Amino acid sequence: MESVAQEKGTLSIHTENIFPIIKKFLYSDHEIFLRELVSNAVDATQKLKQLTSYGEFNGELGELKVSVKLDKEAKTITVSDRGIGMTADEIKKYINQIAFSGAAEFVEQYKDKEGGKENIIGHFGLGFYSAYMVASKVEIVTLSYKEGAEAVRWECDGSTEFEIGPAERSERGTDVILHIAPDSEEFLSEFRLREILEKYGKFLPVEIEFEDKIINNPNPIWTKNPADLKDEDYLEFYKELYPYSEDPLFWIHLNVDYPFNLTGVLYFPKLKNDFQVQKEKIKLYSRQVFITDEVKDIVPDFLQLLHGVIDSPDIPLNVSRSYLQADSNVKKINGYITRKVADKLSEIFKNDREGFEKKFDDIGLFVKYGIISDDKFYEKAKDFCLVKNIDGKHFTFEEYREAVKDNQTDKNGNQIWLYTNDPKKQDAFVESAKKRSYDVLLLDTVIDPHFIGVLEQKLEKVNVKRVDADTVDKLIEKDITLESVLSEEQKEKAKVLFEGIMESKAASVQVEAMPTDELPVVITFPEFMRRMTDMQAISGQASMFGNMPMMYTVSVNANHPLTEKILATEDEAQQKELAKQAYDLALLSQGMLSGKALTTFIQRTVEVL
Ligand SMILES: Nc1ncnc2c1ncn2[C@@H]1O[C@H](COP(=O)(O)OP(=O)(O)OP(=O)(O)O)[C@@H](O)[C@H]1O
Repeated sequence: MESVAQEKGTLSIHTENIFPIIKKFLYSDHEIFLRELVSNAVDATQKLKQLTSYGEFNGELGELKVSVKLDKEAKTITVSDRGIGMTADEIKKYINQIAFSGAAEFVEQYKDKEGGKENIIGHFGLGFYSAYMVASKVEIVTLSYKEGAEAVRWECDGSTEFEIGPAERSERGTDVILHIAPDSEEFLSEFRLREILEKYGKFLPVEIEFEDKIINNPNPIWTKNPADLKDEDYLEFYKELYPYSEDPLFWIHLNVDYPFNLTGVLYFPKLKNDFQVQKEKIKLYSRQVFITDEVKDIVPDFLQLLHGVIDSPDIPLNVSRSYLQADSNVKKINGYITRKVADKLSEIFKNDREGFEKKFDDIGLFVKYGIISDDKFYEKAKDFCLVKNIDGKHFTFEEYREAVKDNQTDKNGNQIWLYTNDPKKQDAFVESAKKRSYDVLLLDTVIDPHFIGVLEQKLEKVNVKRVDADTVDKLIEKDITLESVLSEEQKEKAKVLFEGIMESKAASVQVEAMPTDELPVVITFPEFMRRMTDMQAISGQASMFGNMPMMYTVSVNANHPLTEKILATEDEAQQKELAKQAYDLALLSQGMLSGKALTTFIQRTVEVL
């Protein structure tokens, strides 16, 4: 065998092979080419403005807008700017050398000067070549701002060969002319170009003209000082972002420059109960260039219910998702936004409790979602999150503890918080609770089942039960026990009788001493079992309880006169009929009687009457 010598070397790349890859696969979305070329034109313009401010350019600036022109006949798209332009040497350096960024070089050169870094978009030195995703040939005609510069024309048909030479041009700036390839003719449409420009360029910092109209707002509010803005400005901007939406409830102006750069405005929309459809409304920008509205990895899940804009040059854009999640800047951004949002809510709560309560129907969903999904948010939100009772009164957790402490502590020292998720359906149970002067909360939103779980976990010695989880005296067990009118023997007889008439296998029967003003038979859903079923319904997956019907308990009131009467009935058939009637009444009050069972019940009732 041949022996292998130890060696070091440099990988070689053949441009002929790598170029097609850059051209076709640099970006997954071909429409990006326009974003890249317009960004370059904006950069060239910003650089000129900066050179003016540094005193390095003293000429006439003129009108500095960028323009995009479509020529359907010639099958070209031209992006023009009146920026710094390029000399022949600069073209050779910045354009001919792929991945050599003039933007990065400019930033490096002026890094210590104000605006030197902030205003420049490019940094990889690849964007220009995205033109070849849609063009078979690209021409550059440019004149540098430098004194005595000569106009240059560069052209390349997408092979690794280019031509460069003198050009006719007297105006400072650059035209980039794309000759659109046959497979990309979809871009030779005003509609399509306008759509792409509006998507990516709506807030670019230099005016962009297309078909004689300026398509962008170069000074969006997030770039301004909050002190200079009025409520109307925020509302107007919201309309600009989401033309068909209702006004938002309030907003937060984000502004950090250390340890990362981030600006933006986040709005709290009116959420109602349908928060799924509200997601993916936050738009992510980098130096006013639109990047994406998929902010999953940058913004915590629950904050995605918010609307608005985040602009940060520090979010790495051209990297994979898994990298993004692990990125320390992204984590810090996450934490910062969460804190800001919590602080804003806390501030409104403190300064305007009444207004906060009014808004809570909308923001409650959001706050609860945050509490469920983020411990840090819970720590702040526990002081302003509200619960509302069925009479419409709001309480913080601490206030509610205080309010129910005396009457709703059970014999084990646990506080029992009662709630209904459907006051109409559970009316009989709500009424029973009210007779005991218990307070009943209204927890009827989609995420309340989760929220309840978190409450119990976080609040010491608090149990939360739905009003129909048990008969009223068992919901909150106190030391007092009611005497039973029936003897043990009679109770057993009643149990056997009721078990005999029930068709459902999902029920168990118990006979117990209840107040006489309770119904003769009461149907309840044990809290634990019901929660399992609820959770399963929410998650949409079948579990080990897969096909099991909802378990319930049938409690026969040992102290109700009707129970006594049923037991005393001699005729067995008649006794069964009576028991059925009492049982059906219980089913009816839980809304569980339907179809044939309901018809039979109605007929039987008519006969009895
Ligand atoms: N319209 C233009 N006017 C002046 N110079 C330009 C223009 N377009 C491109 N350039 C020069 O060519 C360089 C390379 O552009 P390219 O788009 O490939 O990369 P970039 O903008 O530096 O970085 P990125 O890949 O992040 O866009 C730029 O940095 C700039 O110096």
